[in-house]
Amino acid sequence: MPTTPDTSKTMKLERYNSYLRKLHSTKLLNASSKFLFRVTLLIALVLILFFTITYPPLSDNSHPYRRHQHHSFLSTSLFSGSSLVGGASWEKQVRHSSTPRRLNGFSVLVTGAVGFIGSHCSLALKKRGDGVLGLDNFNDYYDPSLKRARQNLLSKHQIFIVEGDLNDDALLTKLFDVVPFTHILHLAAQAGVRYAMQNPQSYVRSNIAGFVNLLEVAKAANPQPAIVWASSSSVYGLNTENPFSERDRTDQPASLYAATKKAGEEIAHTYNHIYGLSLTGLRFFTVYGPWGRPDMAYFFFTKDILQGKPIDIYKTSDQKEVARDFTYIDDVVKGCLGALDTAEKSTGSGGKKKGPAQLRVYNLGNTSPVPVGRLVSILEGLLGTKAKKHVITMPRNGDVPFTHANVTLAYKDFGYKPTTDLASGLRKFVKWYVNYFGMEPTKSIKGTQRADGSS
Ligand SMILES: O=C(O)[C@H]1O[C@H](OP(=O)(O)OP(=O)(O)OC[C@H]2O[C@@H](n3ccc(=O)[nH]c3=O)[C@H](O)[C@@H]2O)[C@H](O)[C@@H](O)[C@@H]1O
Repeated sequence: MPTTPDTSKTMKLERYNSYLRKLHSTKLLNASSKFLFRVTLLIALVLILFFTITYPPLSDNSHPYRRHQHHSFLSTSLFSGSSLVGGASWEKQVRHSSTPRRLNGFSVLVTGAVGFIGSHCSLALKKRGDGVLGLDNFNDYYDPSLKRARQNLLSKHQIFIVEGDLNDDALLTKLFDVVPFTHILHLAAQAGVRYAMQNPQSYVRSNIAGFVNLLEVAKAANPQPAIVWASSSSVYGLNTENPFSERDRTDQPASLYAATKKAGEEIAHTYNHIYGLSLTGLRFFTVYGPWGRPDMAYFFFTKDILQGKPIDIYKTSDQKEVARDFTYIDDVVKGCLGALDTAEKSTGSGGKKKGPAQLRVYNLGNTSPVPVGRLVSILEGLLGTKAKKHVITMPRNGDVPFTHANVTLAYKDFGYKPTTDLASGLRKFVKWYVNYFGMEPTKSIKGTQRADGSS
């Protein structure tokens, strides 16, 4: 009988060898995985360090920073402030300022809140119990100290201003993360008709890129806010119909400023159409009053007359007087609030349209144009001083010869009815002016002016 060879020793040996092989390979594996682990850890640490330095977290209070440091090409010239954004106390201020104090009150993000119209609207909204959060970049198009003074006034009424730019999408997104705004009153813009020839890019950055950025954030927000925003009477450009109606043509802008505002109206149409954003554009007609803009004629005429400097009064090339439908700030504020009150909700959410949404455009003017010469006569009377007048032909600078609003539509939809004539409005402006700049009121402008603009 063949004997079965005794394999038990060889098998043991083989098992032992395979055990050694496994042990060896496990050690190798352990060694290599340790190495890999360390390398990965190192890379991760380097990456974390890189991103922490480059993109500090918004909510990290221990890293206060200028909001705009890492942002795009747009940021450099647009940011002027040094807002410290993020952190629990910042969020608390943002929430507190935005919280309405009346039943069914609004929570409104006001852009350009320390601007002329923005500051007046913010106060009016807050006074009636709405929540208001301001956003402003405090740029130096005109003296930022006036903007700081308006900010002080707003802060006395518990309105918090976030210092930042429309083009800062991270900041805007953060604001919408913190507050479910019901409305945006978008008044931030590069204003002024003639300055567009000196600095055209600033108009593109604010009035087009900035507006698109705001709409992008608004469209993605949940809930989407309703938006009321500042267009301009300048969109009527070379329109010859009189008075200007919203149905008139607006495809002949005379300045780049007007062209960017007109572009805004077209962009509004697009965002309404694609995303269901509720959008209302307000065409303001040469708004003036206390806390006004120093770049506007009524303001610098006042300054120049008081300082005995000459002023240029434009006439058209066919020797006609140039006229404007000057509109008093309080009337415009009522129009802005009326537009907000009648704005329907946006229909989309999270960037998706759910149904058709409201799209509106309104004239907000005074309905009675006044020649610039007459404006100067009123100022002379109020200031008790004769102006040194240079009547010259209007340079080709983007100005239009006249403006005149038909406001039937705004009256029909939200009862807009201007009630302040130019003489009464300028009287209030001059009172504010002499008080603000610390001058002695002349006989004709006697009376005191409180800091909030009321007499
Ligand atoms: O309502 C509007 O759409 C626009 O109103 C104003 O623009 P404008 O009407 O040109 O206001 P001012 O710059 O204050 O000029 C008022 C009038 O004074 C005239 N003017 C201006 C400057 C000057 O040295 N002399 C002069 O006669 C202008 O031609 C104009 O008729 C604002 O500056 C714009 O931001 C706004 O969009």
